[in-house]
Amino acid sequence: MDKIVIRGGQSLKGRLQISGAKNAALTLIPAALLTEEPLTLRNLPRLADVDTFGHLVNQLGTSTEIEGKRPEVFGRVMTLKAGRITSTTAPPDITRKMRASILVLGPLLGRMGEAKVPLPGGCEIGARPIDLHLKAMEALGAEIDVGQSFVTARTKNGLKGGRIDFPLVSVGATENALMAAVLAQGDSEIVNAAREPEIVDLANCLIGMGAKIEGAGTDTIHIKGVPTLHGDTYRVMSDRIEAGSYACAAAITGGDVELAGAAIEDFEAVVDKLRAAGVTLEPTEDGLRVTRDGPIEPVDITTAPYPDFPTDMQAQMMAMLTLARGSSVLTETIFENRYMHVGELERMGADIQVSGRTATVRGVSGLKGAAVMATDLRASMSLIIAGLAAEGTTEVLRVQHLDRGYERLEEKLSAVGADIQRASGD
Ligand SMILES: CC(=O)N[C@H]1[C@@H](OP(=O)(O)OP(=O)(O)OC[C@H]2O[C@@H](n3ccc(=O)[nH]c3=O)[C@H](O)[C@@H]2O)O[C@H](CO)[C@@H](O)[C@@H]1O
Ligand SMILES: C=C(OP(=O)(O)O)C(=O)O
Repeated sequence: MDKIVIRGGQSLKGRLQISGAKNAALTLIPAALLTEEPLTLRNLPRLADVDTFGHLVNQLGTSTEIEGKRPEVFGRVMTLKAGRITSTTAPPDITRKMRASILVLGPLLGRMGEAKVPLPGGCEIGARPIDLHLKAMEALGAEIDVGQSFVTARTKNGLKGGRIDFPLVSVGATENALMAAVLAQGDSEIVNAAREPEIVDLANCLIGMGAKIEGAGTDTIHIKGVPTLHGDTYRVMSDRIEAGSYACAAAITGGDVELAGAAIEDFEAVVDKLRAAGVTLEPTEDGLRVTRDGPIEPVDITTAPYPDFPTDMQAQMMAMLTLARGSSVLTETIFENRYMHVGELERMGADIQVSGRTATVRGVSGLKGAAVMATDLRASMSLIIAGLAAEGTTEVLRVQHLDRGYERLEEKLSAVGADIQRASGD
């Protein structure tokens, strides 16, 4: 299996293109199941997860055509056409690769009135149950049967509009509820909805396909069901987590990088914490310029649903704060096991103490390269960030995690001066 090898110490300088958002792509692809007409998605990131989701919808009868295979261009255009759904059962060999595959549940139920989806199980960062997804489908009239390995959902005569009141904020359950409700008969209301920009992106795409939705981006979403949706062309939003990750990379190396295509308004909580840490971020015509001249200042961070600080940026900020001049306290409130990077950062010389949901990061004067390995996507990125600033060589093993969520990471970082390459390894 490949690994990433970094010789640290280079200050990053130049322009780095931000790709389309993984987490938006993973809800826009299943949205194509809602219509028999083609949905064309532009600015789709080239990622393993996007390919996996493409294969999943292929198995359900959706054709996928890709334009823009030119390797020098980031992103691509994919046209998905679910002319006829040939199966309402999602195959476990594909769904087990990706938790987001639960997002076929709402569209299949909405369009076909039935769906059989494998139970996704937990993953490295937490148990991640799907009870809220199922409750949302029940609120729209579905009958749910949870078996040993599959969830079967059925309706008598299609979904009916209803009130979905979430006891806690879930991005995925909000997306499933929204995709199910757009084709339900009558009006629906989603209360305590997630407000993430990816929810707004999904709603905008669905509206372009003829859905009637109001309030996406607030905690209450109103949907008027329509009998059918039509095709459209939609541009996937820019990846706020990728942008935040590269901002941390630029900052830890004392660099000067323009993040082209970054949408500063989508990650203000991250921008605020970076500024508090002594990083300068200035909007440019085309994105955001990130520089750091002075020391990294310690900051305290608590993760929470949008618009607060995203859990998907906790590991990368922690990596940067290992070199702060003082102690930072990080509190993870979304996932119960999201400190998998701590032990690996410590191998590189970081000083971090975890107690329950809280990690205290005492800044050190330098990091040292090491062979490290992470078991999830953002943890892996935190090791890349640490490796860029470390003295000597860092090898990040298990590169498949990075390939899930960072489009051609080593190319992007080399282009701004990092000494980084992919090599074959164990
Ligand atoms: C593909 C995608 O968009 N993934 C993102 C999405 O994941 P995902 O949609 O899985 O995350 P959720 O917002 O659903 O999870 C938030 C919390 O709710 C819990 N929960 C969730 C559903 C449920 O039915 N029951 C339940 O208890 C989860 O275990 C977690 O503790 O939002 C997370 C939180 O911002 C991000 O870290 C992920 O990158
Ligand atoms: C946790 C993440 O993704 P997923 O929900 O796809 O596992 C992530 O993007 O950091």
